[in-house]
Amino acid sequence: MPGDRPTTSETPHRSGGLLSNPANLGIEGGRSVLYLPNFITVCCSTPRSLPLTPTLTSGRRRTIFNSEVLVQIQESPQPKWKNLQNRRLQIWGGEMTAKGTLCPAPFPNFVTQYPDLIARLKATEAFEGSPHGVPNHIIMNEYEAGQGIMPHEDGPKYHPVVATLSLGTHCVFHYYRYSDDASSTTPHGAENSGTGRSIDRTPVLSLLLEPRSLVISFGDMYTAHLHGIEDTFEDHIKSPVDLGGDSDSPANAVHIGNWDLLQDQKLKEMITRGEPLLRSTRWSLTCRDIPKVSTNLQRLRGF
Ligand SMILES: O=C(O)CCC(=O)C(=O)O
Ligand SMILES: [Fe+2]
Repeated sequence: MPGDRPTTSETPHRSGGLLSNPANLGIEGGRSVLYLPNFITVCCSTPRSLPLTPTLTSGRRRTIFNSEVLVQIQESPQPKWKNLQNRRLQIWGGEMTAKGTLCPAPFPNFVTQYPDLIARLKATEAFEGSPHGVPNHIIMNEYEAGQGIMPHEDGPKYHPVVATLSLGTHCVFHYYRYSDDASSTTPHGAENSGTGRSIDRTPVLSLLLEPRSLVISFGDMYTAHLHGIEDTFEDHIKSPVDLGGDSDSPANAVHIGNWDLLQDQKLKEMITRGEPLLRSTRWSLTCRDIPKVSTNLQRLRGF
């Protein structure tokens, strides 16, 4: 079972780069997760020709900040999208076969040039122990308000480090543990993972992912935990003043482990005032390294 695999993921190297900044390492509980706010700045991600202010467009397009990546995503033609039941996505860097081999394809220019996302991810040193030293595969998920992703593991076909860039609206990202590895039943307060193992419904860690932030999961948070996003239209976050338990927060208010790292003053003020955070469209770029990559020769031979 994935959670029983030995932890081959090596803690991202922390001697330099972005991860050397102690301010980046302040996730509560010392979990194997790094949260980097403003990984892409509005300034760097906004071509001069585009307005800095949010624009309102029609249809699936929503009020968002303009960035080159978002413009390109929104302009991409229908055939680039895969439609799933509760969201749609694009795959960049090539398709992975059922056996976990990447048939490589070039990344779109806008993720390698403006901004150079791959170089920035390399600079974090999170992928130093990975076979290619950088991600070679990106899944770009699009979530409308009310959409999420069920608790799941990313699995052993990837090198066990995943970096996710959030664009558009915020989201609340939960990490879960299996409730009883030995049990095949689903105890109270747990749900089944679809793999026969039960999941404890109370997250071990929840993070508020701000727009343009990067979250990196590694170590046992990759190999032995699950992650997911609830399919909700609004998120209620506990403000630090609530933490004594003496508050008016709704019962479903979430305690987040990265309050001290948050940079978005507007979001923080809303949370402090006890206001829910309304979701809009969010795009996430989930960046990973697939160790096995097919060569042209293998491809010609059909593997
Ligand atoms: O959208 C996210 O932040 C998570 C996506 C994810 O977990 C995945 O693509 O495996
Ligand atoms: Fe995932």
